[in-house]
Amino acid sequence: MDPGKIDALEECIARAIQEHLAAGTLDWPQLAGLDHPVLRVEAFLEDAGHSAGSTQTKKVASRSVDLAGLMTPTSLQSRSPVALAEHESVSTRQRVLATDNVLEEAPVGLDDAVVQDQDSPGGSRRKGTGGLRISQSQAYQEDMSEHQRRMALDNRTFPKRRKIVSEKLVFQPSTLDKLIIGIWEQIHGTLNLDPRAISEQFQIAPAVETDAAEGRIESNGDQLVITTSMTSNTFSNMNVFCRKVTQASRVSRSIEIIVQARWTEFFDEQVQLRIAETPQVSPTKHRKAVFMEACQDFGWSEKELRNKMAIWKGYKEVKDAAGWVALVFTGMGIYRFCKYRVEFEPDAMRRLQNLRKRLEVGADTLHPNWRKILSIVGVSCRNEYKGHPHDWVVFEDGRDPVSLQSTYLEQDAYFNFEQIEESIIDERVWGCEDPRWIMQPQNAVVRAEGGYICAVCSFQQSDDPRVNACNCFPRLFGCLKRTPPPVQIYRTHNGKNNGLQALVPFERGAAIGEFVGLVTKGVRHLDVMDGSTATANYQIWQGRQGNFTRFINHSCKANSQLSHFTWLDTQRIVLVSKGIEAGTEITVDYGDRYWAGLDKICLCGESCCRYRRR
Ligand SMILES: C[S@@+](CC[C@H](N)C(=O)[O-])C[C@H]1O[C@@H](n2cnc3c(N)ncnc32)[C@H](O)[C@@H]1O
Repeated sequence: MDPGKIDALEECIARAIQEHLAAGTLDWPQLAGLDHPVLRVEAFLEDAGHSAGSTQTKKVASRSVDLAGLMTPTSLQSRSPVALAEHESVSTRQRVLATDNVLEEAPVGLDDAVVQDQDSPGGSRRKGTGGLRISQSQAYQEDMSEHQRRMALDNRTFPKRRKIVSEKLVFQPSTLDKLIIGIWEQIHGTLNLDPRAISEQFQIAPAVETDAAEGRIESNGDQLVITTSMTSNTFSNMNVFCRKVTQASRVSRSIEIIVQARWTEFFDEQVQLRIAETPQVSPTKHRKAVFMEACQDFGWSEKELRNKMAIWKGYKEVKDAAGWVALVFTGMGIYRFCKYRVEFEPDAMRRLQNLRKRLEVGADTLHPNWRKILSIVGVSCRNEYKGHPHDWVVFEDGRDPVSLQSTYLEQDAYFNFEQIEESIIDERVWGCEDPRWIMQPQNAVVRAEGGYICAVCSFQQSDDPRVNACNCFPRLFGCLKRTPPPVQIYRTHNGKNNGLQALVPFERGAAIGEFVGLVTKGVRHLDVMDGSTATANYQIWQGRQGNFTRFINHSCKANSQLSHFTWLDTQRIVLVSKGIEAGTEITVDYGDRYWAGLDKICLCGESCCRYRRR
C-alpha cells in the first residue's frame, strides 16, 4: 500500500466519522437510561491485494465519542440527578483537557456539543451544537477537583546528554563517595555469587587448557596463548569464557578482601591471647612476636607486611562500620580509600554505618546467595531481606528498613503493591488493544517486514540486541536485560512520606526507568499519569501495580523529567535524568493540573516553589 494514499484515506475516514456525528444532536431516547454512554468507533482499512493471502489490514482511526455530550436537552431531561451531575462534571472535565490543550485529540463529542450560552440570563442554558473539535472556549469555571492528582508529561525534548556543573559539586567526589558509589554499582551489577557458579568459575579460571568449541587456550611456558579464529561462534565462546574469567576474578577480589579483613581480626585475637597467657610480657613485645611469625609464614619482609596490614586494617574498619556486605561488593576504590586513609574520621564511619542496612537490602534482594561466601571466613548469617529491592523502605539514619506495605497500612489496610517491569493493559477498558499504540509514518514500510524505526534517532529498534540499533535509552530498550536501577525507596524527613533516592549519579539525559503500571482510563481523584496518542487518551495508574517510579515526589525544581518515547510503535513514558547526584532525592514536576485544587501543600522547599500555599 502506498503510505501517502493511506494517510489521505485515513484523514477522509476520520473526517467522515466526525462530520456524521457532528451533523446534529442525537435524539435517541434509549440513551436516557445510561449514565455515561460512550461510543467507540474504530476503522480498519484492508487492502486485499492481487493474490490471496496478501491481505493487509491497517487501523486508520480510533475514536471514543462521548454520547452524553451529543444528547439533546429532551433526552437529558429524563435522566436522574446523579446522571446529570455526572454529565456536568464530565463536560467540565473535558473542557479542562481542551483548554489545557494537553490532548492533541480529546475524546470527541462533548466540548462543542454543550456550550454555554453567554446571552441567556445566568449563562447556564445549554444548546446542542454538535461538532467534535476541541473547544477553545474558557467560559466555564473549572472544577479543579475533577482533574487534580493527574500528572502530566513534560513534552519538552529530552534533557540533552551533557554533564551539568552542579551547584553542590564544586569539589570532585571524595574518595568515600567513590567507595560508596562503587559498592552500589557492584550490588546492581552482574556479580554472580551463586556457589555453583563460583565453583564453575574457579574451575575454568585456573584451567590452563580450555577447549572452547573452536578456540583453544593453552599454556606455553608461563604464558597463556589463546588460539582462536574470530568466527561468530568462536567469538561467542570467547565472550562466555571472558565473562567467566572476569567474574571469577571479581569474586576472588571479594574473597581476597574479606579474608584479609578477617586475618586482621585473627592477628588482633592472637595478640590478645598471648597477652592473656603471659601478661608479664609487654603487649608491644607480643605484638611484635605475632607480627614476625606472620612475616615468616607469608614469606614477606616486615615492610611489605606492615604496608599490607595497614590497608587490611582499613578493610576491617570498613567492615565494622558498613558490614561484610561493603567488602563483598566493594569496587576498586576500597584500596585507595584504605591506603591513603584521608577520610577515616568518625563522620565517614558514621555515614558507612548508616548505609549498612541499606546495602544489605540491595545485596539480599539482588544477590540472595551473597552471604554464603562469608562461610569462607567462618561467618554464617541468613538473609534478612526478601523479595524485590523496592519492597523495602530504607532510612537515611541507619534504622532498620521496613516493608513497603507497612508504611501504607495506616492509610490503607489492604495496601499491597506488585512490582512489575512492563505496563499491564486494563482489559476491561481496552480489550486486547494497547491504547499506547502509535502509527508512525516512518514505519509504514518497514513494519511489513517486522521492523520499527526510532522517531528520535532513525535507527532500527528491536528487542533483539543483535538487530537493535537504537541507542536512545540502552538501559531500558533494545540492549540490556532490564534490572532494577540503583535507586531506593526511602523515608523522607520532611513530611512527604516515602520518596526515591539515587544511589549513584545519573548523568543528564540518562534514562532511570520506565513509568509502568496499569494502563487504564477514567480514574478520578487518585494519582495517575495522563498519556495520549493521536487516537487515544489513557492513564497509567500505579495504585496496586507498578515500579519505583510510583514513589517519586514532586519538586518545583525537579532533577528528572517524565517524557514520551516510542518503542516498537508503542508509546512509553520514560523517567529521564536532568543530572542527578548520588544520594539525592529523585524528583519530577507533577505539573499544574496535579496540584490544582488539591488539599495539600508542596513541601519541595525550593525558593521557586509554586504550590506552597493552597
Ligand atoms: C506519587 S506519590 C509519591 C510518593 C509518596 N510520597 C508516597 O509516600 O507514597 C504523590 C504523593 O506524594 C506526596 N508528595 C509528593 N511530592 C510532594 C511535595 N513536593 N510536597 C508534599 N507532598 C508531596 C503527596 O502526598 C502526593 O499526593
